[in-house]
Amino acid sequence: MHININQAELISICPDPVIAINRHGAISVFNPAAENLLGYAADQVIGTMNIREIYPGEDEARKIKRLMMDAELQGVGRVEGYETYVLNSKRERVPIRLSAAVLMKEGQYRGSVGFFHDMTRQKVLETSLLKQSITDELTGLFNQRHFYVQVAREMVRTSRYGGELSLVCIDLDGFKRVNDNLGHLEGDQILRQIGNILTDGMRGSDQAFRYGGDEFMILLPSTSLDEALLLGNRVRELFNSECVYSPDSQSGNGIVVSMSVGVSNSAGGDPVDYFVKKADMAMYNAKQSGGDCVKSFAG
Ligand SMILES: Nc1nc2c(ncn2[C@@H]2O[C@H](COP(=O)(O)OP(=O)(O)OP(=O)(O)O)[C@@H](O)[C@H]2O)c(=O)[nH]1
Repeated sequence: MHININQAELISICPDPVIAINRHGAISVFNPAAENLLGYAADQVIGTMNIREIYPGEDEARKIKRLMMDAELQGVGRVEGYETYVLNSKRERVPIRLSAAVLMKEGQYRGSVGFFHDMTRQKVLETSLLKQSITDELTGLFNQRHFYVQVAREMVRTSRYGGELSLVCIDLDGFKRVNDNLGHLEGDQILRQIGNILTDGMRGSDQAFRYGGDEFMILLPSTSLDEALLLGNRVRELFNSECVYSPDSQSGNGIVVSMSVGVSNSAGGDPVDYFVKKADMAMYNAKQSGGDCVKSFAG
């Protein structure tokens, strides 16, 4: 079937933004989808604006041209699926995926034409999926997977730049009885409450994680063992003042939940597992001492 449509119409109805430039970078084609993406009218940009003004910097515009042209970079006169940003008329960054081809005439470079696929929705989705993959759904804290990534990162940072890294390990005492006697929903409510306590009581650089079940970790960069002990104790006291089943409250139904807290410390360079194990052993020591207390790892 032959469709009778000219090139200008084709470009005009193309749902992807199409921008063509001459060999100096001056914009010569700017279709309606490009107007939507960037917030300029075609007659504001055609012949007056240079493509460099749309990219976040001159370097980026140059890089894209090099990718298309440079044989050493496998440039074959086009670039496909290149992810970058453009700046709209409000100078906001808009994520795009660019496919572009050079325009040659009689062996001479005459400019290029690019399809600027809007990636805003995908980026929002990616960010939300990434957040989901590192977040514990019930408490809103980071999860165990993210914990190990962050401990390794902070361990390297500490050994490189100096200072101390501390870790607070928290395990609930008597939590099973809540589930067994009052049901899982009540148990969940306590875990959520701990999520709030750990989120509200932290410095910007501190990070709280739900390690699993009723166990939590707080990673404290640039923090001494004594400071970490103080923080662990503050969290324990906050829990006791807020939780209706804590030793300090009078719930009257005989169910008591408290926190066993262990603290460890490192100057960086330790194996991650050893650092975590030290905090875990200190927590176990707190539990063996009757719970509702804070201990540090001696050694
Ligand atoms: N409600 C609820 N309970 C959970 C969740 N994850 C784990 N648990 C429960 O947490 C409890 C953990 O058991 P234990 O470690 O024996 O808890 P505990 O009674 O505090 O005992 P100790 O740690 O020895 O002091 C079990 O009852 C699990 O079912 C959760 O997401 N929600």
